[in-house]
Amino acid sequence: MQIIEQPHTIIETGIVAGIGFFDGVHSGHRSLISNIISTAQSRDMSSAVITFRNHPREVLHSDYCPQLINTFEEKINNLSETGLDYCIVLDFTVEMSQMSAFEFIEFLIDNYSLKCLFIGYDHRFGHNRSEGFDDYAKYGKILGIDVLQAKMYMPGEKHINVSSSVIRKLINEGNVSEAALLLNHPYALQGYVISGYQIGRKIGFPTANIAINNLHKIIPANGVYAVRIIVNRKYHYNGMVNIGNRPTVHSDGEICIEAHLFDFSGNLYEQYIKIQFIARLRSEKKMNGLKELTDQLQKDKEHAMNILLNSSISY
Ligand SMILES: Cc1cc2nc3c(=O)[nH]c(=O)nc-3n(C[C@H](O)[C@H](O)[C@H](O)COP(=O)(O)O)c2cc1C
Ligand SMILES: Nc1ncnc2c1ncn2[C@@H]1O[C@H](COP(=O)(O)OP(=O)(O)O)[C@@H](O)[C@H]1O
Repeated sequence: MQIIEQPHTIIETGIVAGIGFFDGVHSGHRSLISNIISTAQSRDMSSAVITFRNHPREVLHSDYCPQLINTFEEKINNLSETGLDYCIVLDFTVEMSQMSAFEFIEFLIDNYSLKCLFIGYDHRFGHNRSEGFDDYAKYGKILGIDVLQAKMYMPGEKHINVSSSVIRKLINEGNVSEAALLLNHPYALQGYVISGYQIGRKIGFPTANIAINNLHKIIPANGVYAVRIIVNRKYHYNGMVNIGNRPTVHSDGEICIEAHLFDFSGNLYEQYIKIQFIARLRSEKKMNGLKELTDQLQKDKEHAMNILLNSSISY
């Protein structure tokens, strides 16, 4: 997948594109993307998505800090797995927010060789988002391109509407296993290992404390999780993670994210680790001392191993 960040890019074949923020690149997004790819193939054109580097609401409201599933880099990585030819990245600006839907479609045609635009079933764009699909289709006719409506994607018997906001809520509540099903991959946090209070090693459960390097990432609800851990983008481990303020040993209220890797010993300080959340095990509890905490951690380890060995969620 080629990333296009500059306007005035001529793509000889013309492009069939979808437009959106694509937070999470979830199974609904992937269904839209496979429609884009097959339509592009049938028309001998290239496939693309048009997305934004920054969240549009952040530009319009400067004090708004959106909580998101993906960093920009994670989104690009996920999109590049889908088989798309191009990802067109726009920097959303105040001027762009003033464009009408007609002007915006015209801008895409003039700058990126747009020939066919897929629009999500509920997606709206253009100043004040006042128009709907029928208007976009009409503008497409005037401007000489096809505007097609993507169907709503509702997998399985549950008839859950897969959307980024549903998945964000699930992650927030700690329901990471349901989030992974809708995403088609586990939710992940990444960052460098920093030092903690060095109690973990004394109780037989050393924990790598992670500093998350992005303000926008959703932190799952406090609690204990079965996870997969990737060290330095290369070495994979099963493990468990605690998110919380460790009421048994500290009461400073600061939330920390700490991972215990199974079958690992060594030094992880300053290493880069990625945590993939597979399932929630329990809430964080205040124990009566370190012995009770250690016994509980042993049980958590067995519980986590059981889940991880039987999990069908892919990496
Ligand atoms: C899987 C897991 C579950 C944990 N559960 C709790 C808990 O329920 N209550 C609590 O106070 N601390 C809990 N902890 C945090 C421990 O108190 C913490 O790992 C220990 O104090 C070591 O901290 P350190 O890395 O700063 O040395 C848990 C840690 C892990 C890895
Ligand atoms: N199995 C393991 N899981 C997590 N960290 C481990 C493991 N084995 C060794 N370590 C190392 O031990 C450190 C954690 O030990 P701990 O006593 O909890 O110290 P800290 O309070 O600094 O996190 C980790 O940052 C890592 O360098």
